[in-house]
Amino acid sequence: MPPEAAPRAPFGERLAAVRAARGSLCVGIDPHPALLAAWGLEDSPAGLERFSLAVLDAVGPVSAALKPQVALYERHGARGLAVLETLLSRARDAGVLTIADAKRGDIGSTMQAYADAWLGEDRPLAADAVTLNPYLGFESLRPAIDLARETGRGVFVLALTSNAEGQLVQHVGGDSSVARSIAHAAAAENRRAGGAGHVGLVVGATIGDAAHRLGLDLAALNGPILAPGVGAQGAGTAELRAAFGDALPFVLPTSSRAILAAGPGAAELRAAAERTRDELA
Ligand SMILES: O=c1ccn([C@@H]2O[C@H](COP(=O)(O)O)[C@@H](O)[C@H]2O)c(=O)[nH]1
Repeated sequence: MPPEAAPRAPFGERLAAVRAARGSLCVGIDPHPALLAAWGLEDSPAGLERFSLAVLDAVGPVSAALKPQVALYERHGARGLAVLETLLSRARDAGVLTIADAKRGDIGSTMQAYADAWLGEDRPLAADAVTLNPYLGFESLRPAIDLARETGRGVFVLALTSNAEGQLVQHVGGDSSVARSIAHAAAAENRRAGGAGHVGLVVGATIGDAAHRLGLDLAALNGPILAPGVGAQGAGTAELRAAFGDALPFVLPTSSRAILAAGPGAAELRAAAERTRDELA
């Protein structure tokens, strides 16, 4: 009989350890056709694989986590998803945390299948964490929230997204806004579960008054905040400070295109990630 694998430490603890060692920058892997072309690669599964593994090798060791954008693998069909499986498994072997940016959300019975796919033990697409869309209600995400806790993984629930259109849904309603209800539900979940917090939020670095808008002392969330919008969408140090203030220690600033554009050279790619990380630190 093969020996049983040791249980995984909770996601919050694993993330805290890697942030202490490598800093807080999360680098997005977004293999857009234009980036593949700029790297001299074909817009094909083979090009996708070379791109993805090059980013893993160059940037994984200096990042808190890598965040593959699932849509950019899905556009290559089954072979694209096979590349994503390879990337996730190589990252696991290299001790690099992954956040699958899949933005899943559905009724509970279907949500159970999404939870299994992205967070289930021994599933080919299992990452360390997945992004979730709470538009069907925070509680509809229950299967993923519970499975993440059971397997030492995490979830990041969209609260205030970085795009301007999101405001018309998420910001409306003042004290009763959708964003506030999501943030409070996530904090309550982490309180109930105890420990290092496996339920994080997605809050755009571009949302100037994010902490205020969420109506929550973000330290009370007791979970990580994934903050996309750095670089190509215009946010930098000043925007992060404005959005999060005292809550910055909980934030994982996230950047994709602005860093990926430095490739394909491994040294240039790593230098771009380190520069971004150090500027934002
Ligand atoms: O609110 C959100 C949620 C997710 N994203 C994703 O992050 C990256 C951003 O890429 P950049 O090249 O750094 O702009 C991308 O995959 C988005 O889908 C986001 O931007 N905003």
